Amino acid sequence: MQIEIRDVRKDYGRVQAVRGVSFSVEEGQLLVILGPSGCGKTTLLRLIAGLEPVTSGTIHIAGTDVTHLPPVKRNISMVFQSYALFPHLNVRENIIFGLKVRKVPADEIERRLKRVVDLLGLSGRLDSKPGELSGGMQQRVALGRAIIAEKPVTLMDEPLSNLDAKLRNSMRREICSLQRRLGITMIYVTHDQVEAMTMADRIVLMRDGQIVQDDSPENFYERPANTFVARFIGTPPMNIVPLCPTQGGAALEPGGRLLFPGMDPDRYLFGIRPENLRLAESGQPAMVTGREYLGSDTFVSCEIHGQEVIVRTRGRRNIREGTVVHLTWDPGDVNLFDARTQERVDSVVPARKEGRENPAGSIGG
Ligand SMILES: Nc1ncnc2c1ncn2[C@@H]1O[C@H](COP(=O)(O)OP(=O)(O)OP(=O)(O)O)[C@@H](O)[C@H]1O
Repeated sequence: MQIEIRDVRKDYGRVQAVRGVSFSVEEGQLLVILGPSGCGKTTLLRLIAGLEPVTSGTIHIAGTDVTHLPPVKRNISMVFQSYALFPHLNVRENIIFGLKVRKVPADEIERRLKRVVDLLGLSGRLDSKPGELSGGMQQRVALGRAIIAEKPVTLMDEPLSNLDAKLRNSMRREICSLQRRLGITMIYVTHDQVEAMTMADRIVLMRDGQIVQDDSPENFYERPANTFVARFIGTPPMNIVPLCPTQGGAALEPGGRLLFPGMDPDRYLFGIRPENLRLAESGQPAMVTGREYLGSDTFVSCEIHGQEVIVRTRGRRNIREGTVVHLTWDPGDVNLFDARTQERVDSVVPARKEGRENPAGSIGG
């Protein structure tokens, strides 16, 4: 195990920024810490880096207890959102700055510099000052400075958030491929779920200073731990509707009851991803309330007894508002949540069965 965080807490006066967090990262793994603004991601990364002291808990890196060691003794490199380049130094000087401070021999510095410059495509720009470079180039210099340190662990805090969408995509791929090629153990902080889903071997999702789920991207998407995760991951998010709303008189019950016999419908919320709902000849009736055409897909909004659900269909769909359609789904794609605790309930969800249609086809009918 390369990094092990055990019951780490951080209080700033009365603010509990990190409230008892434990997780570990294997060697060569890319772990993404994801969560909304203010959930404690940056604080946690700064604790791991040694830029802030922990209130309690322990941090081990490569088997050594580093909890009370200063940053330089933790054997890590870091990349920040701001790049933190020296404006008066050129690209070459920025990249090798740390090595010079550490008095690495000149021929060793040249050897490493050549490798990093080749990796990142920075040759030809070595004499430029940061101010003369585009955002993407500056980010590469910041990456270069982290890579040249040849530390086994790299920490990154929202390193792509200053870049435009296109550049962000290509830099994201570049970071992943470098991380894999060099076998770096990486912790990457972001609030962007797409970044997390596409880059991570594993995601730790935080909320209010605590871990909500620690899992593979696949499980985050298919088996979210609770409704918060289900709504945080996926665009548009998972449809979550009462299985049998009592007040409004609506009832999503036949699908639910047939799929999960014997359960109390008031206690559960029914969750399904937009792409797992299908428009069919028969099934759950729903009224079309709107449509969003994106080229490759159309998101069709429907209403079932006052509850909105979104159906993702391929290509263009010209369905008018007010049309009554029928929806079907595979039972294995359904997630059920406890209506009170909002946690996903496992025991009543049947095993995923490929190709089996919802036999009910008449929710609330
Ligand atoms: N130096 C500090 N002094 C006091 N409170 C702080 C300090 N740093 C962070 N906090 C508080 O700790 C909580 C977590 O902040 P943190 O910056 O770690 O969240 P975050 O998830 O990284 O958010 P963002 O994505 O907006 O940066 C917030 O309530 C924040 O106000």
